[in-house]
Amino acid sequence: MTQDNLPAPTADILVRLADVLETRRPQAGGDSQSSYTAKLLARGPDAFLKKIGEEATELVMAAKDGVPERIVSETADLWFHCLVALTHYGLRPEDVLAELARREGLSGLAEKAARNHEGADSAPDRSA
Ligand SMILES: N=c1c2ncn([C@@H]3O[C@H](COP(=O)(O)OP(=O)(O)OP(=O)(O)O)[C@@H](O)[C@H]3O)c2ncn1[C@@H]1O[C@H](COP(=O)(O)O)[C@@H](O)[C@H]1O
Repeated sequence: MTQDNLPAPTADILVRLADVLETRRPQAGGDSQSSYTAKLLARGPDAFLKKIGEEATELVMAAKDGVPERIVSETADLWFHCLVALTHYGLRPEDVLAELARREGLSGLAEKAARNHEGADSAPDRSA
């Protein structure tokens, strides 16, 4: 429960938000006059990819300052703009959640070691 005694939001919010963002696509008739998302999508990848870079930088600065409310706010901005990018490319938050689920329980260190081992197996023999 949250402070207001409401149920804590879950990943469902990502799915609902993505449904809204799909309606903002130019092909869906998104209106740049009334919707920030529609304006961003109409401007194309350079616009929303630039925003992702900016929001990531702002998150880094917030984290460096260590202010929890700003870290949460900047992370929300970053997630939102990533969802805009996913929408443009015809992808869904469910795709990302499935990838995270696929990785669940797989140690990042073990995965990296396996990756490096595969690379060593296929690398040309330079010992001669
Ligand atoms: N979650 C968000 C959300 N998070 C951030 N933003 C907007 O992202 C923008 C970028 O943030 P910045 O801090 O960089 O602000 P800025 O300097 O004014 O931005 P720029 O002019 O540089 O682009 C701001 O205008 C925020 O309002 C969002 N805009 C919309 N949503 C969600 O998307 C839904 C659809 O929004 P519209 O498409 O605008 O109707 C909304 O109902 C919300 O649920």
